[in-house]
Amino acid sequence: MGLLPSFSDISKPLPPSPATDQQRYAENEKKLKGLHFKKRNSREPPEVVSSSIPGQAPVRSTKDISIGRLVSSNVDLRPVSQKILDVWDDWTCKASGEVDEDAPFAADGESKGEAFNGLCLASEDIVHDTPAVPKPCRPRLQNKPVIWAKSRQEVCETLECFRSYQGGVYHIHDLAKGYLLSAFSSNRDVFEHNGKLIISHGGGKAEALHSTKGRSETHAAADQLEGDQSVRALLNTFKANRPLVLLADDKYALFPFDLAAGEYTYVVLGLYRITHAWAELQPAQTNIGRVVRYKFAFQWCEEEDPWWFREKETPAALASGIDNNPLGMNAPIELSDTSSSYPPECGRCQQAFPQVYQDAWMCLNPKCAEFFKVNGEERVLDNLTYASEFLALQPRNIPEVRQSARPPPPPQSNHGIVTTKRFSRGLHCQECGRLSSRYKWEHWECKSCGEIYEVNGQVRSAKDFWYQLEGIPYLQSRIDPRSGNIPLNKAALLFQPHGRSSSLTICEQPLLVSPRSVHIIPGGALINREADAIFRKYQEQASAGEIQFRRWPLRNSNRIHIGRGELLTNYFSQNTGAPYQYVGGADQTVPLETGPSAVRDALALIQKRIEMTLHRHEPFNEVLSAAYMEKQRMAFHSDSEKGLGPVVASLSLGSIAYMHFRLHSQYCREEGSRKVALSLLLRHGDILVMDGAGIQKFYEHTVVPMNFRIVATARNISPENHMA
Ligand SMILES: O=C(O)CCC(=O)C(=O)O
Repeated sequence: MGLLPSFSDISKPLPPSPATDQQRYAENEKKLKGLHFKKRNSREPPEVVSSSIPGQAPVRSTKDISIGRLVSSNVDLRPVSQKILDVWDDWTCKASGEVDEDAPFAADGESKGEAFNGLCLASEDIVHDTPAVPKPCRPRLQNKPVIWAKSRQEVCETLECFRSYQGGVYHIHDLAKGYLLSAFSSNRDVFEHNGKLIISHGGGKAEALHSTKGRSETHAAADQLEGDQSVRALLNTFKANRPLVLLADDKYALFPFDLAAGEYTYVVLGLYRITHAWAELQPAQTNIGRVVRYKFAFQWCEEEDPWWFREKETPAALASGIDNNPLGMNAPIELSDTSSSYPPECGRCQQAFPQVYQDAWMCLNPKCAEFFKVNGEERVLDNLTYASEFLALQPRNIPEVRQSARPPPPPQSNHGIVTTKRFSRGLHCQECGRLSSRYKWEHWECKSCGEIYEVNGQVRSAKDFWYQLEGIPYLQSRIDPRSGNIPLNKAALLFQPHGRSSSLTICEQPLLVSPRSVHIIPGGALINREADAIFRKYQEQASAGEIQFRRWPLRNSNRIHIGRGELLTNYFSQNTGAPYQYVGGADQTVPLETGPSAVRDALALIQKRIEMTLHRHEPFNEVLSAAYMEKQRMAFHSDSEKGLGPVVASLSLGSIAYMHFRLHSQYCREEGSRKVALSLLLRHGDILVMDGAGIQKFYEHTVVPMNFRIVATARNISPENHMA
């Protein structure tokens, strides 16, 4: 490891180690306990099956639109459709449990309430939240943090520099952007010079409690390697001399103030640079009794002093003589001596290292035979202390950064389009500093002080999304031969014209009792007039706040959420009619009779078209309307809540979406059978009917829109569910 660009003269005798901030902190703590404050002066593909029928404008050729004809879908080499098929593949893969970097949710939720809205985890393991550390008595903050949040989701949805729901290092393109200080502090982690110098162990692989499929296991600590993702990103950031943002949560024991007392679960400390990076040997309960851990020294690099020790002399405090600066935050800071010579090199590996530890100089290259040895003997000691020179701040021989850790204000609309990814980002409130997820459709609103930031968008037409269908056959479905549980010859694709409309019976599962079909009643340019009007009405009523589209908190988020605090659904929704438990509880439901007219119109259209095609009346009494901005989706779930009728039907509006079905885990006997079994394309105006309780009992589904989309899903919910 090439290390350390600048060091002071280590050939000088080392002065005795001064009291560290922790020691000073401990002393102060004693004083604080007795509240003896005194004023100080000092400043301290699968196989593709598809069919085509007439109707939708963008189909490519008359050949592709003959009624009822099955055509191969590998017809298109043009970019848009290719892109969509790629996305399909991507999502089929994601749906089957592969990595998504910033995924807050588990893939295996048993019900809608658990896996209602997210993505899949990188693995099936969920590392439990960091264990509680004994709480030292710390004073309350005197200044409000400049940037703070109550949940990890708020942090990840608002800050560009930290979008990791798992782990403490957020990196992108092999560079660390954000670093979260939390519990699990290790030996020689320090918070020095009032937080202008922070040393922390980075990169994971500590001993930890994991849960896999409900079983808890302790994973032993392992050596960190230079090539481990987080370590590598931090080392690259150090070598590139790039700033990164440090955050702390209320479990970070070295922060001198009690964050929890102010209900600040997460705070942004500010911008830092990595001034030193090195590996050390630490004792561990492993076979060989030690592990290699990487340490990083972060030095404050903003122009202003850290916000937590800017003095705030309130008149009341001055009058009472209470020390506003009980921790000696403004003490003059020693800088390291710049008249340094070069740090010594290891005789074996020829790499140069500063004297990090008081006791002795050591080679810090874990690949070298001399690593962590003094006179040929390994130093695996708990009680090594840092050399005082090493804890001095580096001189400001590099320009201080002018950038800020603050997130930008909410975006302005581009041609009236306000559903792009940027618009689903969170808000940093200029009034109170709180980060809030975008949880209301009609505007941004701070969850603490209620500050509102307007959104000025325009109504979008279904035609805006026609480009997505270029080259894609009119109806498209895909049955995965790898699914194992649905033999292809049994999974017949039946295309049946029904009067003016049509239904597509896609899935016949031989194991299940009837009825159990999924039908699509296709929309089309000629019959979509009603759907177009409903789409418009939905948008108008949503932006006027008449339809209260919200991202509701997940009820069972504790079981699946890795971060802390409330976890909101990934999409916006509103329930009308009978109460539906899994979305924000039943309290937010509005009656059908007096509810938004867009919802009533959608329900009427769904019922009318089922009557026309399936020749029966479905007595739906509930409609869940969902609105998706770009990149939002609904995770795997099944509509199996107690009291739900066997038929569930939805009207799709706006962008196309892919719907994937897979068997519930308990029905997957064969390896690999958990793969997506069936994928459907849902277009504007299409009505999807999941016909039969077996669909929900045996399968779960996910919906992945390709852009802005609204869906109205109708169900029949019996009164016993109202009481549940
Ligand atoms: O079509 C959609 O967007 C998802 C509808 C759905 O799965 C549901 O409401 O349960």
